[in-house]
Amino acid sequence: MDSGPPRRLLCVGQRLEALQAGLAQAGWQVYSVPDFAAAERTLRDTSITVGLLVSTSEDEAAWARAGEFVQATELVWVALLQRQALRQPACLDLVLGGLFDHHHLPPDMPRLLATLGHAHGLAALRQERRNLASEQADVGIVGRSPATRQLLAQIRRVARVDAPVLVQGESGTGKELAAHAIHLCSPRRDGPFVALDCGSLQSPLFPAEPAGPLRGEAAAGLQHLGGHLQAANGGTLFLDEVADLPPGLQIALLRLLQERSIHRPGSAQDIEVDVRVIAATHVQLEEAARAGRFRQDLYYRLSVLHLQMPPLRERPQDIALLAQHFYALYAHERRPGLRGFSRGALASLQAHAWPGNVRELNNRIRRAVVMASRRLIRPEDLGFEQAPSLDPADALDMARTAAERNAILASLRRAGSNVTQAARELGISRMTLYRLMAKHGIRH
Ligand SMILES: Nc1ncnc2c1ncn2[C@@H]1O[C@H](COP(=O)(O)OP(=O)(O)OP(=O)(O)O)[C@@H](O)[C@H]1O
Repeated sequence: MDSGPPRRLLCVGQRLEALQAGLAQAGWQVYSVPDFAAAERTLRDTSITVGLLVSTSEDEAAWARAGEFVQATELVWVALLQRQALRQPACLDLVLGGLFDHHHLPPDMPRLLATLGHAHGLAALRQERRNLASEQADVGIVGRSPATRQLLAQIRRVARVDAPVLVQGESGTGKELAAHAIHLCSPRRDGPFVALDCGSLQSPLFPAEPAGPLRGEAAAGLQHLGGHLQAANGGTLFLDEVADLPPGLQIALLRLLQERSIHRPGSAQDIEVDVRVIAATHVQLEEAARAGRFRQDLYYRLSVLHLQMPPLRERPQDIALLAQHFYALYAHERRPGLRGFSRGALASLQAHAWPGNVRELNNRIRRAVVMASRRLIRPEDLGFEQAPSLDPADALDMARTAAERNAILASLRRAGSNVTQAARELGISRMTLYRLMAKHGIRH
């Protein structure tokens, strides 16, 4: 079953009834137009990825115009033409340089349909590449593993609504980056993004339930929180490590969120603030709330929407890409002769468990570009012990095995141990997944 984008076809030129009927019968939605002006109008209103040029012309100028039009669009083009038209240089140029394929009139329908099917597949791939490039360029999140793609989709979804978000995940998984991405994708993108480390507000002076005005350090903490809230007006306030918020400030934050206004000392009037709050933590906040270490009411207030950051070990497909990203990022710090990663270094990156997640990867690459003394970065430049007897091919094998096991475990976890669903996500059959689970000693 074809589950890609709809099969829409822009048919420009002569209208052949048998052709139209054959295309419609094969499931194509055909937009038939007589000339390029009409084609341009149609493309303005409708998303179409495949074009079919139908022409009996042998006129050089007409083919030159066709060439210009084809080059100006992003469609994948196929032409149906008279064999003699290929004598025109402009037509030949178009066939060789601008078309996916060409067929001769009258059309051989089965062959033409097969070609159009391939053109549609190619167009879908191009679209996917464009989507991926624009997603990553927009928000700075590098990675193309299923887990990262799912995360990007969730970010776009939560960005559309204005409710608070709780971002949870191990340290260094990119929680702040994700919070910033939500801000960038939201209607608040032109407003400020203000980050506050809640750990910096810790003070032994905060009472659990402040009665009356706070004094000293505690008052300063409250003022600090209020100041950040005010600075984030019209935008997003990112509360990092929200579990570290002292109890007295937890209730103050709850009130600020409920009342959407702050009281400035010395001012008679409260100041209204319009802020979206995104909180992050590496602890299980729900558990902390149940155990009484965090206010339950504040937990519910902050966690209207959830985002769970996957640890790096569960998305091994992202490691090499992130490594290349950081390598490029520190280009200005590296020795001119450095040419990239050795096979051993790539294998050791892949085999490492990454307890410090992406931040650790970032730090190791930065260290390596400074420390590397050879043409290629070696495992020891990354701070990994070089296993002396390990052949690079064995190291690569070990890395592959580890990556395969991690990908299976992550997929099963995401699918709630549903093997059919995990197999679908991994793009393999259920039988293959069972075989791989047995190979890696993963029990169902
Ligand atoms: N997918 C990613 N693509 C590019 N850079 C990333 C990605 N994920 C994380 N980083 C980078 O890794 C570093 C750590 O990310 P970030 O500070 O967002 O993590 P965190 O989960 O908020 O960490 P902590 O819990 O320690 O505050 C940052 O430099 C960030 O830019």
